[in-house]
Amino acid sequence: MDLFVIERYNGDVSKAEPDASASKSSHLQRLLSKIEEKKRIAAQLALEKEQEEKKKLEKKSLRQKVKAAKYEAKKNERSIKKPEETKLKEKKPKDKKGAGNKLPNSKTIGNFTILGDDNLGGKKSEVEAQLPHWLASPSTFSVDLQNLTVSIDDVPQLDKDLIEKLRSNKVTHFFPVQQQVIPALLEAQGKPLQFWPRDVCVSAPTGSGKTYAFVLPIVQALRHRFVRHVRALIVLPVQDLATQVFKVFQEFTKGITDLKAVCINAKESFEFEQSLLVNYSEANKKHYSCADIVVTTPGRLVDHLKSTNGFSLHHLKYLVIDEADRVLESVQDDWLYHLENHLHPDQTRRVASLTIKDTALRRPPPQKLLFSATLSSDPELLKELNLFQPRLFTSVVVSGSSTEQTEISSFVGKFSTPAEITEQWVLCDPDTKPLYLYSLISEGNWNTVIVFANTIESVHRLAVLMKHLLQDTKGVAEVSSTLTHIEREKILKKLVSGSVNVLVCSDAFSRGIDIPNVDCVISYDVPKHLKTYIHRVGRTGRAGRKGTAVSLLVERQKPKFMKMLKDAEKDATVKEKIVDTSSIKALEDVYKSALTSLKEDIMTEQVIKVKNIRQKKQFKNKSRKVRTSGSEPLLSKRRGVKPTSKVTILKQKYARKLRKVLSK
Ligand SMILES: Nc1ncnc2c1ncn2[C@@H]1O[C@H](COP(=O)(O)OP(=O)(O)OP(=O)(O)O)[C@@H](O)[C@H]1O
Repeated sequence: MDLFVIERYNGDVSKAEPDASASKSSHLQRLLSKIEEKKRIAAQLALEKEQEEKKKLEKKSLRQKVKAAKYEAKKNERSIKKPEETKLKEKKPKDKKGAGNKLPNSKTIGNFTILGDDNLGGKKSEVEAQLPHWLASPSTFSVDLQNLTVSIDDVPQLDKDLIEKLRSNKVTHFFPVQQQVIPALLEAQGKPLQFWPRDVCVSAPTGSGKTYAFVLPIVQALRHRFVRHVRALIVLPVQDLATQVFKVFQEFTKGITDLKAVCINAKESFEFEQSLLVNYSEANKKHYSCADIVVTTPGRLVDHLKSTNGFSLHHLKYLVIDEADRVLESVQDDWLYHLENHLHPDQTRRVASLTIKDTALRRPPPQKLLFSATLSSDPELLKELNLFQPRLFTSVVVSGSSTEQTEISSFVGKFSTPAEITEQWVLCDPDTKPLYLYSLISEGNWNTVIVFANTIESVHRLAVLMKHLLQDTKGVAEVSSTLTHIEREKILKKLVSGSVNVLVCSDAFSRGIDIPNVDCVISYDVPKHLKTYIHRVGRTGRAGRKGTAVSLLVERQKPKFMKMLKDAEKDATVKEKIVDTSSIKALEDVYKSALTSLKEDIMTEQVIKVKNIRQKKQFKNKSRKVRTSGSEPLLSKRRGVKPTSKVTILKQKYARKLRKVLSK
């Protein structure tokens, strides 16, 4: 418009000649500034438009993210409803006040919005496990073994002779775990075939009577069978536990039922065990089962599944896994895989029938019963067992004040010890630690004490040292896996009878072993895991009796031990026991002389060991020579003298040499 005006008023400019050039330049200035102004406005508009575009894009991507998150949440919700599955869910950050439409954790610098959290090194949000419904909502029972309410006569499903047997074993009332589990198992087996029994997992403290909780219903349910087949299989982690449980089965079957229980744990030869399991009838050309109940260990079970002709588990009604968490950890010969393959050779596994006809044709699968004081709640591990609509019985109760989410996760891994046990810890000086043990044992008013050390070597050294220190007052013995099963049994019998008062052992004996009269358990070496601690401590305070458990620590072990107790929510109940250091100082001379004796003993043992190896080598060489010549037996035959066996000759020679070494 201005430009147009300039051309139209040319004539006026000539009239006012002197100001013409000045007004022209000022006009030009105005024009130029207007142009600048317009440019600035245009640039601002473009910038605003660009920002608007950007915001639109951000909003769009945010909408997409929210949509994706909603979809994920729905997916998680659906999968949580399915049993035996775990999902990990991150805790939602708390909604900050006044956050409005702003994204959580977003930051604005100028016109830019930084999305997400840039604090990579900061505290990570807590992750909580979400358990399947059956694990999250167990049937709980009390741990009180003092005020028992259910008499043995109050369970009508049990036959009179079984009740009489219980009474003869000084059992008058059922413990809480038995009160719950025995009727549940008997009820499940009483249903028609179409109703497959639900599998059962039981987590109850040590010494709370879990063994009777499966022995009694199994014997009751099987005692009226007609044809003998293996109908109950009990798997335990180690030989000694298998023997112990087998003895309980024998107690309740022998003399009062026709049932036959056998123990297959490599204590006897393989051939003998085969004869206990099956019998071959030449007349019928058929194998017959000789056992109704088989108590075994994972490795030995696989051996028989592979090599014993006619050993069949196709009529199995019960599969019990005692100390289940330990047995499941055992990868021994992949026992679970072999067992599953044997039980379901057609790979059908445990899938429920779809039609009535199908149901009638199929035999119900064995009911799986898992027992432990530290039962794994890891659904991944339990899934391997292919459990059928499992049900959990546990004594671990969570306080009612917690939210549903905390309840679900906090029952996991929280193992309890019997209330009758007084738990303590002692801080020791590492140089004189054995003296603390000596002082505890000699001053404590205990008749039977079990001492746990972490390795076989330290078990042996500690046992020898304690023998020297306690020689006049207490009988000391050691057990470890280096001894044979029979030797171990003998020592355990001595402990029960009272001729041995202090037993030093490794963790091979921390689980399941039931010695009723143990007054105190001492962990000379700190247990590495919470589960080990729970099982060690559980060797005392069994069946409602009182007990003491002491853990010896050196300063550097204290934080880890305390954390372990805190994880188990036991930090408030396990108290420090102060040992008088002046009494320890007074014992130092006795300790020094005991240490010298220990050194001598270990040296002698080394010498004997070396001699033993040499003897064995010589024996091998000689027997090779004798086999090739064969003169000695022939000569004696001719003379009519019974030949002395080569083993006897060598034994005599070895005994002579041993006597010489010992006399030195
Ligand atoms: N109802 C009862 N009354 C009295 N004593 C009982 C009763 N039930 C079991 N016992 C005794 O309690 C002791 C411990 O039982 P058991 O060995 O079954 O415990 P557990 O729960 O299996 O322990 P762990 O987890 O250490 O193996 C046994 O000596 C057993 O005879």
